[in-house]
Amino acid sequence: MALAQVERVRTELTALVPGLTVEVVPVTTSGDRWPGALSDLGGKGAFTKEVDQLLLSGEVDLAVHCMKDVPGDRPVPAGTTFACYLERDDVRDALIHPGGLSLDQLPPGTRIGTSAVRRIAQLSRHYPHLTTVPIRGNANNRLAKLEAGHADALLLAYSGLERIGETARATQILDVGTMCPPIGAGVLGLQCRENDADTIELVGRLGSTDTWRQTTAERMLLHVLQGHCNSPIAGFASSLPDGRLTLRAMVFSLDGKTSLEAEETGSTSDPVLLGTSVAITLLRQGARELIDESADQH
Ligand SMILES: NCc1[nH]cc(CCC(=O)O)c1CC(=O)O
Repeated sequence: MALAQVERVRTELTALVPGLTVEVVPVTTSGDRWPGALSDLGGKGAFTKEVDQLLLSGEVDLAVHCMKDVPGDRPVPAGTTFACYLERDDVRDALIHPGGLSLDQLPPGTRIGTSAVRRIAQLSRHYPHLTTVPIRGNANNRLAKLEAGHADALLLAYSGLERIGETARATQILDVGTMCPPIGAGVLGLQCRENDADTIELVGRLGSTDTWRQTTAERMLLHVLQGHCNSPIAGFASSLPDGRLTLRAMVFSLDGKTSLEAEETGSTSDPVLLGTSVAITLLRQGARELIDESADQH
């Protein structure tokens, strides 16, 4: 998936500047290597730490990140900045069931492979008769584990399936009412060194203004909520035809029995205010307690 993402950036960059040479430097992060629960890795940034180092040391000039994996509760690493966010891909999750069934059709006890508390909580909320089994690894590995019988079905980001050319495996695309997406779903961010004005200017031209606004609102929400590693927080912003921005967000208990929800619409020009406002509405409803409880249990 990561290599497909980098290829997209290379294609878009060379379309902009014909003849530009782009050298790809693959990096394996601790999040990729670690087979267990991400919360046991002791902190956030499991998919970004090693890449930040290469960027800061000058070994690479540009990093491509899934914004979903970039910690949102603190500023981006000192000395780096996101030059832009690319046009957003699909934000929804997909079900992959080898028998071709949808969630509504799955028999009680069906084991869904996922380690994400956001997915576990929402599945328990809407489909309490289904069970989940932990599964980690990149999307290709998870599909292999499904085939090997580690789970009966999988939940994966549809955009991830698109990037690895496996959309044919999806048996259902879940609407955002059933499975609220994570902050930054389907968004690729281009990270540069803060003092590298030339690269920032060049790659910044690949950015989408709508994605910038949406992602800024979503990440501000996460920042104000101060989630823990893998907190059961979901939310996504969408741009309305009149240009305004809507942000809908949810916080769950791990068992999905308690859920808080807020949705607000704000002016296009102030996504930070919208993210903050929705976060405060959730905090007033008790989001702090839910987030902290989940961290203790996890
Ligand atoms: N944590 C892994 C990860 N990081 C980003 C995506 C999906 C693509 C995206 O939303 O950008 C995935 C896989 C998944 O959740 O199925």
